[in-house]
Amino acid sequence: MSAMLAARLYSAAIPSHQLPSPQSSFRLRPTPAASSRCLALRAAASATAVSTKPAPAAAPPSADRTVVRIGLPSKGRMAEQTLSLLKSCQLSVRQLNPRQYTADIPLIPNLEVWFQRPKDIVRKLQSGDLDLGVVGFDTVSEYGQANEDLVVVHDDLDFGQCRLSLAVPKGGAFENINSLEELVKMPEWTEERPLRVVTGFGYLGAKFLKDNGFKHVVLLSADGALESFPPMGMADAIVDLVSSGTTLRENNLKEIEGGVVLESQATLVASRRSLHKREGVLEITHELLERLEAHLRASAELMVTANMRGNSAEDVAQRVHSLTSICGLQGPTISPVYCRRDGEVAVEYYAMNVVVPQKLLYKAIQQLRSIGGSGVLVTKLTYIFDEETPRWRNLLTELGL
Ligand SMILES: Nc1ncnc2c1ncn2[C@@H]1O[C@H](COP(=O)(O)OP(=O)(O)OP(=O)(O)O)[C@@H](O)[C@H]1O
Ligand SMILES: O=P(O)(O)OC[C@H]1O[C@H](OP(=O)(O)OP(=O)(O)O)[C@H](O)[C@@H]1O
Ligand SMILES: [Mg+2]
Repeated sequence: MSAMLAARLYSAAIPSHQLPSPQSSFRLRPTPAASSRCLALRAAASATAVSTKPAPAAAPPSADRTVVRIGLPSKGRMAEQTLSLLKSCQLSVRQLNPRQYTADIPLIPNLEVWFQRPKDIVRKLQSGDLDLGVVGFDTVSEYGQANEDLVVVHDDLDFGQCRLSLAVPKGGAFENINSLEELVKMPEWTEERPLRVVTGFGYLGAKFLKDNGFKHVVLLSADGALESFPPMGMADAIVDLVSSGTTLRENNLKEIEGGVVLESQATLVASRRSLHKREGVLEITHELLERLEAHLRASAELMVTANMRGNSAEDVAQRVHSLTSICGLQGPTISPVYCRRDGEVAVEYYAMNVVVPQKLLYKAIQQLRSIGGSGVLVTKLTYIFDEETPRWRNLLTELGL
């Protein structure tokens, strides 16, 4: 038996629990005993052993630091979109030298920007070297390992959408395997010849396999090009990020029912200790949250202005309220349009402003026309500030404030 296959599934029990999902979970749920990890993780591509030690407990924020620090991805696919999101919120990042790892945001003087690799952002939040960070939920979950100190402040930054998913070859022994249940039950996997799963997500991958009852399985570790492992005969399955699905398809791999480990997108994460203890962190988090929410909300909506024929503003309002695709934030704003008729000022039209979800725009225009709308103008919205953002309220509750 090869050394690689000698790695075994250890049966130390971890009580099953749900993985956090961006939509349902605000806090990263703690793992009861991260150290009793169930699967041995071996480095597949090199001989280096991979440590599966639990994440260290959060260190207290360094007392002598007075400035607040946020970590942003230094490279990779999240870097550019993070900067562009911040710019859309009027929070342009000023980096004097592209080779420097620090920058600032002129609008928030007490905030220092540190460009870091995504996994290091999570590590440095836990060590107390960063207070805030923008990073994918997959990275927070993998490197945060359910550490209580990490608080997901905004779980829906609307970029970096992907899922961590288990995939197997389309053909061969897997031809008729279309679900996780079928994969677990395959008679091919034995103690001598376990299912070999390669991943860059040792923590989440091991937990997923354990929670789903895999017995004869070995988890191998590699950093990139994981999709090449099964065709090369170096692994049977992979657990990796999938977005468009092109890489899987091009390598004759398929996802299976029940095989999604985690849904992910970019998140704003904070250190709980920093929020409680470091001066300025809570205020800066509030401002970031307000600006992000206002921008993200506005980008999903459009302002529609239409001239409506009608006898009165109320008459127009009644007709507008009968439409399903037009609701507005509170309701439409309606004002008379004063035109000149035979030397007299007359009101025949009413101008109506209403905020409409982008995806309902065409339907809204059709409906407006059906109730006497003409001359419809559509404009983009820059920000929508609500009285209070629900996420801020959630954060305060989470912090017991
Ligand atoms: N195909 C994808 N589509 C959308 N988002 C993705 C995709 N792949 C990865 N991501 C998101 O982008 C994040 C960063 O991925 P990227 O490959 O740029 O960096 P990384 O591999 O984590 O960093 P490093 O290469 O320094 O280890 C991932 O953690 C994930 O949240
Ligand atoms: O579903 P798709 O849209 O095809 O995207 C999925 C691919 O994207 C990521 O790889 P990345 O490009 O980061 O390269 P890497 O594997 O070398 O990190 C991920 O690891 C997949 O390989
Ligand atoms: Mg990568």
